[in-house]
Amino acid sequence: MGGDEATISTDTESERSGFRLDAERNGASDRLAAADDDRLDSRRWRDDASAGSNSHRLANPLCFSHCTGIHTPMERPVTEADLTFDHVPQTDQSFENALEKARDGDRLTVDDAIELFTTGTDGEGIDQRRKERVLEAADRRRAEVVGEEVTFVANLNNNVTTACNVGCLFCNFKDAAHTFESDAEVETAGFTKTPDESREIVADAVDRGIYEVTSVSGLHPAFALDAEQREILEAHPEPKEINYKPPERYDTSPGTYTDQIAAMSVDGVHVHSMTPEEAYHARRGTDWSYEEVFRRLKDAGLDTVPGTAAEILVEEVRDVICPGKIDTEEWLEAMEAAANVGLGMTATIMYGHVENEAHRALHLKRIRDLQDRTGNITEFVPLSFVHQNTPLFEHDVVSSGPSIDEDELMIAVSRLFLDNVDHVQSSWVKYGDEQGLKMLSCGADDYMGTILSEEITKRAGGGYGEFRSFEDYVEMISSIGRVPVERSTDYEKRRVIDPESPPFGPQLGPNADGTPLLTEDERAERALPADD
Ligand SMILES: C[S@@+](CC[C@H](N)C(=O)[O-])C[C@H]1O[C@@H](n2cnc3c(N)ncnc32)[C@H](O)[C@@H]1O
Ligand SMILES: Nc1c(NC[C@H](O)[C@H](O)[C@H](O)CO)[nH]c(=O)[nH]c1=O
Ligand SMILES: N[C@@H](Cc1ccc(O)cc1)C(=O)O
Ligand code: SF4
Repeated sequence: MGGDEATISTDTESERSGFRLDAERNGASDRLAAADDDRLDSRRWRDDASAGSNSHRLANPLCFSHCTGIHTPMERPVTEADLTFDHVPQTDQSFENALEKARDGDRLTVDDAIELFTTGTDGEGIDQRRKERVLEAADRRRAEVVGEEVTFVANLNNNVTTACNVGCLFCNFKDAAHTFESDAEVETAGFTKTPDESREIVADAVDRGIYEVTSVSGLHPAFALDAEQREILEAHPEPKEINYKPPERYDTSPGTYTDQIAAMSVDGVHVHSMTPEEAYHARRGTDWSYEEVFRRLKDAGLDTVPGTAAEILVEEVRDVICPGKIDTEEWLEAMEAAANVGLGMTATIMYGHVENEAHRALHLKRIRDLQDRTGNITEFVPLSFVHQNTPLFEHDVVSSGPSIDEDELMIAVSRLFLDNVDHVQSSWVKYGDEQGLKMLSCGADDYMGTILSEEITKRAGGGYGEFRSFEDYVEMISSIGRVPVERSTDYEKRRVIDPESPPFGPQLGPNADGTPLLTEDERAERALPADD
């Protein structure tokens, strides 16, 4: 970060103080000053009555290209003060003690984790020899817990819509929701699928043999949980305040969440959808509990919940990178509710932006506590921040994502700290094949899924593609001397694959018959009439 002040806009001093007033009105300055991580107050921008109009954005030079049309108190320069955190990586523990505890399988404290993440707070930077010892301990633990199998799932990503006004500063998946409106002056760069369109895409992938569809989306203002929530939203006196606009305002309506889930439940395929943030959207304007929301979604066909939207579960970091998002308490409340109604779930961390090692350690503690309470988390997925096209990078708040050392230590410390979560995922979308494989010897044992399409990382500037075939998986996993295993989403069904017996295709999905998954190009080629 250069200079005294990293800005996310190029404004004048007077405009800045105008925004400070705005921020003060919303209580943001107090919140920024406080490091009270257990605060229940969430959704800071919902009660900003001036928010949400196009004229507001056009009149305001702070509104850069990512402007969502609804302003958060933090849409003002990010100052050095915002990045001066109360939680810092300092401990009374020593690296050697922490490593010994990890090797012995003792439950680690937050301070232990900080020592491991930093390879010792007694020195600057990463000590390569110490790092290798942490990775080795994690690899050994992985072998004890899950053995030599490397799992992966035959799945499809189907994102329903990119329309979103939450304004997370690490995200370039979103497109400002007003650009989707029928009378918008600009053509939207995003997409919205109707339930019928989702069904068609999923049906095609189910025929190809997938086991699971993962579906995460922007918070489209016209999205409602079901007809009953739609009625409540329609009757609201100030729909803008609760981020609702009727479907008629848009060229394409996403319909309701329950219709989308039901449409995607083709032939009993596993539906992995509805992050805590989306669940928040699905209950806005009502007094329904998260249990009620997840019960309705489960009845519609939801099987498990992706634990994204976690980012970093510490308020002083969320205040900088996603002030419009639900807070830590609410994220935990939604996850517990999903578990209470019997839904399995994953958990994530998105790291390598403004946070430090103390925040990463606190985040792991919150996940481990949640798992102690629920036991429903099947895997932990570290998501390495992809920085290139994001507001955080474009406005000089960060200069890059995490280093490879940080990536490796993230996987390793997750394995060592989360003694109650069996599986740690290495994401080839985030790390690429070579580093993704390396992670399988740093504590990870799951290698994600085939996904067939990818929008979140690609739009953020990632370049590792959108698809891996079973052939790719078998070749990669065998090359490091491990055992390739096709899994179900909950890891209950497993099929060990013999690398000597090609062809390799999915066999666990409802319509899977072992036929290899092909790339789009290969499929297009086969669909063409054969040349004589
Ligand atoms: C794009 S959102 C979609 C679902 C929903 N809107 C939500 O926020 O939960 C899903 C997750 O993608 C991850 N993500 C978004 N942008 C990213 C980036 N630039 N690098 C890494 N992960 C990112 C975040 O962890 C986020 O919670
Ligand atoms: N879908 C993405 C994942 N991971 C999800 C897994 O593929 C799978 O859905 C989960 O293991 C449940 O079975 N990770 C990414 O980094 N990016 C994705 O798009
Ligand atoms: N969609 C998230 C990743 C994700 C989705 C579902 C999961 O269960 C886990 C991770 C991303 O691309 O960053
Ligand atoms: S991370 Fe999710 S909630 Fe935040 S802006 Fe992106 S799509 Fe919207």
